[in-house]
Amino acid sequence: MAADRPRPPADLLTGAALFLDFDGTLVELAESPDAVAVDARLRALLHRLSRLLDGRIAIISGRPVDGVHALIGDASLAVAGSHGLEIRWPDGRIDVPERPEGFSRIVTQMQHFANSRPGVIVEEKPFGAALHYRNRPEAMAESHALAAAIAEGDGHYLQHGKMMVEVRLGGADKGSALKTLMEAPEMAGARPVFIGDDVTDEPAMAAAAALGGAGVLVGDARDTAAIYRLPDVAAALAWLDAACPA
Ligand SMILES: O=P(O)(O)OC[C@H]1O[C@H](O[C@H]2O[C@H](CO)[C@@H](O)[C@H](O)[C@H]2O)[C@H](O)[C@@H](O)[C@@H]1O
Repeated sequence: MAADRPRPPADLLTGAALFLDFDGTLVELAESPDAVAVDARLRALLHRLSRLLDGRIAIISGRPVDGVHALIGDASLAVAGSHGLEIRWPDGRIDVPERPEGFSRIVTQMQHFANSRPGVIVEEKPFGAALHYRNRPEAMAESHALAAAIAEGDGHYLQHGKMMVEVRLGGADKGSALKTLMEAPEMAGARPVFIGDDVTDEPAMAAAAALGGAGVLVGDARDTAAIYRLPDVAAALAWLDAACPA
């Protein structure tokens, strides 16, 4: 059984640069990628956190940068998107890799698979394509097999997630994204704190700890590089809220 982690202390954000996962950390998981909701309270919380931390805040997500900006309704926030492949820096610069040829064909292959399995959703992303089987869990094994075959055949990275599997461009992860964003002048001298729920967040938990900061796991106890734990999205939002009361 995995050792549990304590609650993060109330002053963890003092002198910190804050890195936040999105799905399953700031918003509850929903039945499909388009079904998540960002309410006014969360938008206000992100603004208050940004003020508290003098702009030392970024979201690190598996979603693309544009998608995160559209959901939070603020295109000025620093975001590492597509699992760290895209970086939108605090000063507004954007680094994106070249989109390799062939992803449209992967989407077509996945869509063909999904067409005969109602409930399975294909999510097209700038540097990848994902199969979501949350609404058809019995399609898990076949979805993984298809994604693994495509990733191996095309030399791409196989990304696991919650009730989804993705074929994407490799070369970055959330840990490399955190380290890259810590090089921004705005983050100089700060201690990174990363908060996230998924196994895809583990490289960022480890990177935060390696740079003298800490990871906070959201969810049930498990093997993790996080130093602290909060039980769910509601607890994560309440803890962040308490760190910067309105
Ligand atoms: O790194 P994150 O910000 O946590 O993003 C991870 C993936 O989140 C989305 O998928 C997940 O959330 C969906 C909506 O709640 C849910 O339906 C799905 O089962 C989850 O896997 C998003 O669609 C992906 O692109 C992200 O990679």
